[in-house]
Amino acid sequence: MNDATVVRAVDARKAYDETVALDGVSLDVRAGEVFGLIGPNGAGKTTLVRALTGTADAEGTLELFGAPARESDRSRVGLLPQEFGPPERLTARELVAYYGGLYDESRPVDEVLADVGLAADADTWYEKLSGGQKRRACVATALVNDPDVLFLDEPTTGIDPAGRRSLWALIEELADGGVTVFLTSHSMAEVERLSDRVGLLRDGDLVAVGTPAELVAEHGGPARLVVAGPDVEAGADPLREAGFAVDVGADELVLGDVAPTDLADAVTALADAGVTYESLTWTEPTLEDVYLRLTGETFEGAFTPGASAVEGATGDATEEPVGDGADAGAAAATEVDQ
Ligand SMILES: Nc1ncnc2c1ncn2[C@@H]1O[C@H](COP(=O)(O)OP(=O)(O)OP(=O)(O)O)[C@@H](O)[C@H]1O
Repeated sequence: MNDATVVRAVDARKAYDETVALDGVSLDVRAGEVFGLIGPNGAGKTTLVRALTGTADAEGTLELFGAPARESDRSRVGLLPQEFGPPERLTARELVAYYGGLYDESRPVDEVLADVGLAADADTWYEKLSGGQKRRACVATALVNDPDVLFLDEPTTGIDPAGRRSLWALIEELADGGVTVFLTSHSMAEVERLSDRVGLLRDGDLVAVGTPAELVAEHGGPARLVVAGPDVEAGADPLREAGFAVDVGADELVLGDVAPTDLADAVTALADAGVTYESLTWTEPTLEDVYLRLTGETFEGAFTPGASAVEGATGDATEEPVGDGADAGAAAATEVDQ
């Protein structure tokens, strides 16, 4: 990564009649950086991608490589739109070759197909590919011109876990090679893993930007200890008296703001309160907690550990309200032996 700004928006605005899709968004993305854009449905992510790639008009400054996005050198830009409907009666190879033919120079088609895991299906008609394979073929069309900046609008939607991981590895490889990546996704695991910095868009407004670690530290809320078992509820009051912030869920207690150094005290307090439990799970906040807090979104089964510490909504990082947060949650959750 170097300091050259590749992608720039200054006060980007876009409205569709009464709907404000972008409400003055400003951001810079540097060369070789992976920038992840998250936000609820309708937050304006696709609109921003379209404005930044010059595929839709917007007010404000929108630049690629220091030039207005609409006038940027197309051969340096790769775009995977959120919705992409290529001709169905082309094989994967023909499709990628077609897109390659739009540029003066392009990468060997079979190499690109191999990159996205479609080498074995190169001669299959697009219409006969599975949903995930279609998405991979579309990713290939965005890579065939060997772009310096790559916009990926929800690239892994419909791709199976193994394919998703290989696409993540490919994106990491591209970024290591100096390609700037602008990614939108509803998978917090994807964004947390890939992004150097993350921006959260809400109602057309960029409400937070930072590295995943910065965002989690600032907005993720406290670590918590989940005590599970059919009879744990009775421990709620004694644990509160012992100084813990406690929320009660179905067959579980959630102790908020429990640092690793507090774990022994928590176990002692549980024993003193006579609580019988089946498992203890210590969970650090993740990007998904940041998302839920800053968007105010919630989901069935979510509750607010240490209610005083929570402004918006939060929940168990192992649930799946916004994509496959299970991965992120699993990475952060630590089982504690009883
Ligand atoms: N062509 C259009 N005409 C009218 N309204 C539009 C159009 N495109 C987008 N919008 C509106 O602009 C807002 C932002 O939409 P956008 O597609 O950018 O959101 P998004 O964050 O990408 O959502 P998602 O996560 O569902 O893909 C929404 O309210 C949407 O309904």
